[in-house]
Amino acid sequence: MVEGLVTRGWVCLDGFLGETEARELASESLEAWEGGDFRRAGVGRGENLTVREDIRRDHVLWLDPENAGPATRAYLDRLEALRGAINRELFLGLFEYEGHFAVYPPGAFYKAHLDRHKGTADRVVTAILYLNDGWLPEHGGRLKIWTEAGRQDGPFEHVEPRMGTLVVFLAGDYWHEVEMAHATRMSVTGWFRVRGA
Ligand SMILES: O=C(O)CCC(=O)C(=O)O
Ligand SMILES: [Fe+2]
Repeated sequence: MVEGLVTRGWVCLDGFLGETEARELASESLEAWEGGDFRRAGVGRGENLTVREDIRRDHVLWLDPENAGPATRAYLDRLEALRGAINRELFLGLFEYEGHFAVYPPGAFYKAHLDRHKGTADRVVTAILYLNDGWLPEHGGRLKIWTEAGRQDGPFEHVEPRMGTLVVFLAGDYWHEVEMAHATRMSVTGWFRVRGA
């Protein structure tokens, strides 16, 4: 995985989480979703955070390590190991992870973007884990990622949001979008950050 990041800048790994672990994490997300804990996702941050239905229509719930269920905690532990491995190989100095559950109801999408807020560089690596059992091509909701750093044109690949699949890429370099979902699409999206950049 780390080698893929070094050589290509992005990686997709099927089965990063085993079936059981992934299913448990999906249930924790579903329970929170059904309990009404999610909020409409915004664009920008701080005072500039606004809901923009023309850009993204997902709903999110930020992970809170203090109040997380066991499967969420186990996933956070794995990410912590991944953070260490990336730092050892890439000397990136990633110091923390922030992430959220995301739900894309039918009709939701997220237009092409980079994962970096205007004027900031603190989000260095993006990691997205998909939590959808039995996802079919007709459910849409693919991740489209342009595979040349900095380019929002040219070659791209598609990733189906299947249970346990993890995608990792350099947050400021790879343009990506979520194509419209036609079934409820669940994931955990997060970022490894450096301090104060
Ligand atoms: O869920 C995905 O495939 C991508 C989500 C995304 O790009 C984001 O939340 O920034
Ligand atoms: Fe993104």
